[in-house]
Amino acid sequence: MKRENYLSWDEYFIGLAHLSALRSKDPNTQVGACIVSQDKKVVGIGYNGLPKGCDDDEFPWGKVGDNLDTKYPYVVHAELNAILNSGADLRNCTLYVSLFPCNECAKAIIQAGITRVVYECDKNWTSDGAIASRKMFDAACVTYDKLPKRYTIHIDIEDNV
Ligand SMILES: Nc1ccn([C@H]2C[C@H](O)[C@@H](COP(=O)(O)O)O2)c(=O)n1
Ligand SMILES: [Zn+2]
Repeated sequence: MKRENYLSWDEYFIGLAHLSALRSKDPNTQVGACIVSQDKKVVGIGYNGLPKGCDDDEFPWGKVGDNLDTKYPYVVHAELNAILNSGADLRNCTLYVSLFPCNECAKAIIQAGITRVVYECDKNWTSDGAIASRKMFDAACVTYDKLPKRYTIHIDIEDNV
């Protein structure tokens, strides 16, 4: 008889997004994203980080002060990195992301042809950015589904062999 408590596709791909987030150097918020084709193949993955060539130890990671002395003008968001890291045709793909996309990422998601967004955290839900994202997703027929945050994925390699 087959195992019953295996991961669902949604748990599996949001799990990959979380694993990717662990690569982020952002001391406050680590975000991961994973793009999946209609036939359940991973075609892009990313996390929030600095662009290539921008030294993690030289650029700021703070949140306050003069804008140019904070991380905000420099960090590439997880969703955009997942799109840019993919060489595939992203039309009709699903994007799994640990945090609901901002309006800038929403534009890139729509333009890439992604038609479904699955997210876990919506702590920014009432921000102007998230409101704009929803407005654009609705207009562009991109669906967005919140996953219940009830899965703690604990991977103990020795237990799995
Ligand atoms: N959907 C999102 C939202 C935010 N990010 C990144 C951008 C920053 O590195 C960090 C947010 O920083 P905070 O203001 O919470 O300290 O998360 C992203 O990649 N995707
Ligand atoms: Zn964004």
